[in-house]
Amino acid sequence: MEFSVVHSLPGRIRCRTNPDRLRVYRYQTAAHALSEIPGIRSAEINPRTGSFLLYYDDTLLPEGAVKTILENLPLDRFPRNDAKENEHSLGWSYIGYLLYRFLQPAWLRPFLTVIGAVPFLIAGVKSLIRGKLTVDVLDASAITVSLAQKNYSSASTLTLLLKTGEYLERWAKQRSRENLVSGISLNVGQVWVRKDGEDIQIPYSQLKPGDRIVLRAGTVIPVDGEVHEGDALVNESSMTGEPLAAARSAGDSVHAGTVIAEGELIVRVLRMGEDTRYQRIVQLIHESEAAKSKTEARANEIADKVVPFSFIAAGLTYLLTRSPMKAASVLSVDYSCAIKLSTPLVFLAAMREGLANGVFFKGGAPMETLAEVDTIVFDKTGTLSRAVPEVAGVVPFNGYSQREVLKIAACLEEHFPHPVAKAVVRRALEEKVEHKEEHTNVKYIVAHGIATEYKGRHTVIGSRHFVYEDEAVDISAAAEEEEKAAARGFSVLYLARENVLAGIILIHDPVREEAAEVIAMLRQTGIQRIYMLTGDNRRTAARVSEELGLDGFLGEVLPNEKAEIIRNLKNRGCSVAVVGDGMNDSPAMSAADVGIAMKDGADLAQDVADITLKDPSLYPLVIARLMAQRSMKRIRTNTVSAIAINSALIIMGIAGNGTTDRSVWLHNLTTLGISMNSMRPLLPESKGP
Ligand SMILES: Nc1ncnc2c1ncn2[C@@H]1O[C@H](COP(=O)(O)OP(=O)(O)OP(=O)(O)O)[C@@H](O)[C@H]1O
Ligand SMILES: [Zn+2]
Repeated sequence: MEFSVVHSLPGRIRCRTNPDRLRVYRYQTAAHALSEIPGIRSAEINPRTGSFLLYYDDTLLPEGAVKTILENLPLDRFPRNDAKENEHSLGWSYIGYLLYRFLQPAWLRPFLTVIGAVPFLIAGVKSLIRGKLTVDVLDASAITVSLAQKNYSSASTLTLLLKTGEYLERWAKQRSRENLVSGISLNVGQVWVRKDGEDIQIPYSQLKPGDRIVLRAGTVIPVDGEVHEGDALVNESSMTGEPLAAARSAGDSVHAGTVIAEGELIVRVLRMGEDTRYQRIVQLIHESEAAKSKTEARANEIADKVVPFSFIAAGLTYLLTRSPMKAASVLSVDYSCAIKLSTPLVFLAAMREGLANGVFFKGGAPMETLAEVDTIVFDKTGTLSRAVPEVAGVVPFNGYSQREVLKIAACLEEHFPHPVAKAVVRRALEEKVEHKEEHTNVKYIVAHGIATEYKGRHTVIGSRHFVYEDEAVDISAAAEEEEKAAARGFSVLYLARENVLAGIILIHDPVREEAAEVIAMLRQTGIQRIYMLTGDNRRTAARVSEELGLDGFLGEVLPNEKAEIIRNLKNRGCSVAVVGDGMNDSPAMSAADVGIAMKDGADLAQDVADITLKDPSLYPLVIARLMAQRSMKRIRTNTVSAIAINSALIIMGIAGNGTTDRSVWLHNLTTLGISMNSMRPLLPESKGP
């Protein structure tokens, strides 16, 4: 394999090869194979960028040796998919085992047993070399004791079952992964294309390589391409895992699935559709698996911590009974493997079940956190209120007509994913108000509104704060209408040109009909405090809060203030979930213990969130909470049963009722049972809470 070294430190090397997207699975098997080499601790491969990250033990392997290994890596020869191979080799193992037991000439047995045991012995030794007393050491010791006793049947049963365990784990993960893939899809509807200096909207499916698409703050870049014009900060965390925004300008390349955090770009399309989507999905899954949860890490830790006690128990057994076989039977019972195997299975199964019920957990960690949360902070517009606000009226001022106001407003709003923006555009469409692109340089000011040059005149639309306080427009003419709007519970948008008020747009944004019920259900699951933070005005906020019986609210809050308030809550000891939909909620979501994004929310919000809801209602939120709590409960039950059953097996071994063989079988059946239990559905059959 050809590659160049990007960065190297003692024990760590990052290098890059020519990425070849057709070989994603090959890369994965290659990574697996690399990590099996003694001295290499871990190997991670990002097929999208073709980068390899290896951690190795530099006392065992000098950097030169690692490079030689990489140079000689026959990437082409790696199978595309390791699951199938795995299946075959397991089948052969069982056939071999039966042959072995009944047919073979006796002198072959020791020979074959030793060959079968070698990988496990190597794993044990590898771990000892690293100075760690892990489960691998335990397995290797149990096999060694049996071999030393010339008890080949025991030793071969042990290796067979260890192989079965490994296979089972891979099979389960593979299946969950496949199920996840089928559940995830990126939905890119329409895109803006610049043609001959004019912006037109076309369906994503009609996009061609070479087209120039216009992308504004808060949207996902839907293609792989090159920046043609503009400057922006691009959040590439979905690709690199690093939450820093990178500056991109003319000539730079950008990747599908990354998000524009600030600025505006015109991007020349290189690749699109399946070519990039596939990558994105693989990446997502990779991410969610890599994001090991605290619980999973803890399970592994506990597992390894128990190992020395197994050795002590085996030693004592030997001292008391003088029977090496009984000692070996103690060694062959490994507390940890049921816990270790079942914890990721619980999470993967729950992720899959979540998808089917409108909840996408990005890994096990968010589930764990959501189970413990005691405070929920909601956003208002698009979250507690209906996803589709409506324009309830348009009132023109200073000589403008209703249609003119609506036309200008729709023209500005059609570029942005904010719920009120969608409402304005929809109303213009209903009233058949035609609007062409007649402005340049549209700027979205998050939590304020939009500013632009419309037919060469400075034009703004947005909140009272933005138009009256920041832009100093005289809005006194609208005072009476404002009063009426407040009485009827409408929010108001202000449109002004060259500092003259052109009109106001009344937005009717009722609370979702299920909101009150969902809040009551959340309280039943143990949520103690429910708050609302909104960028909308205080009056509207107060009404919503009262209607839903919330524990507190704040209106006219800016995005970074939202984040600040969340941090304060956390400092006061609350464990906080933030539920939101907008770009303005993203900072708060990242500040929270767990961030939850609504369907149809801004791309940035969906990207930042740990959990996304795939249903246009609030019910999945309750489902998410219940699933999280039930998953954690199941993990606790698994741990307790694994400890109880395996302890019983050890006592049986010592008391002399068990052979190594039998305790090995029983132990593995326990593991199997617990794993199966882990994959059972968490929710009752019927859909919905
Ligand atoms: N695209 C837009 N067009 C016009 N006005 C906007 C736009 N985006 C935001 N605003 C104005 O800025 C205010 C604050 O916006 P922000 O997105 O922070 O909050 P919100 O959506 O009203 O409420 P919430 O914080 O509950 O989602 C809005 O109430 C609106 O008046
Ligand atoms: Zn919002």
